[in-house]
Amino acid sequence: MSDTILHVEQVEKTIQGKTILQPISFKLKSGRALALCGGNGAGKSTLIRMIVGLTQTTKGEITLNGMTKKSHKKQYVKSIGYMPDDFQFQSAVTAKETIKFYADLKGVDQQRIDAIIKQVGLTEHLNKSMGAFSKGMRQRMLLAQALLTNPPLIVLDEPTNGLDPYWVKSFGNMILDAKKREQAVVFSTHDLHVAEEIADDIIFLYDGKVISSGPIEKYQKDGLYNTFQHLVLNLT
Ligand SMILES: Nc1ncnc2c1ncn2[C@@H]1O[C@H](COP(=O)(O)OP(=O)(O)OP(=O)(O)O)[C@@H](O)[C@H]1O
Repeated sequence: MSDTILHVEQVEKTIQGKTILQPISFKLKSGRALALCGGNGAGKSTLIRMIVGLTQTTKGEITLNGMTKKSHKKQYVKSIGYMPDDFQFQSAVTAKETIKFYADLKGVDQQRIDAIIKQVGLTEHLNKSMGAFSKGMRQRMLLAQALLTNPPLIVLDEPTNGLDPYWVKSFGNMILDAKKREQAVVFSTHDLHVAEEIADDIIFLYDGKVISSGPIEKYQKDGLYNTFQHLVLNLT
């Protein structure tokens, strides 16, 4: 049985007196993927940004392998591969320079760069400037930098946003491989088919609240789409 890698304990976020995220708690084990599902403004990115340490929690604690961002800043950050939502690359910089920048930051060699770039299908595009990349290509570059070091925790904010069906499938396979390597994954998504394919645990958020959560098996009978529709209909 794998060990818990990520522990989110009574975490809450308030901004300017408004509660963005009500207390949430969960544990995630190595080799498992957790999907954060829910509508626009539900609080998924807010939770993700707290997990990766970009935003502070208002209350509660997040531990990664027993470390908090505060107690072990460098090691905590190094243990996470993070793919943000809506990232603006330097448009004049080439793809080659971009991935090299991340690789140097993370101490990764050329062989690993070549392998990950091949996996995300960008080998032929390395001499293009990032400004000439399509949305899907930018997403694949973001995914590449997040997976560069095989970190114990991968955190992805809307990873399949803008990917064509071929790359959605490839993305799914990359995450399934990461799970086999005992990496843990947290991702937010509006694509509930993707969640059904790769997630082991589900959290549905609505308006800053957890409205349902559990292992994927809990939702097998109705499917995630029907479950989400029913949950929202019962709330509105
Ligand atoms: N810096 C901020 N200041 C004020 N409100 C914020 C801030 N960041 C997020 N919010 C609010 O918090 C709520 C949750 O936003 P969040 O981005 O976490 O949602 P989300 O579930 O990721 O949504 P989406 O699916 O649309 O990306 C929204 O109502 C948003 O307006």
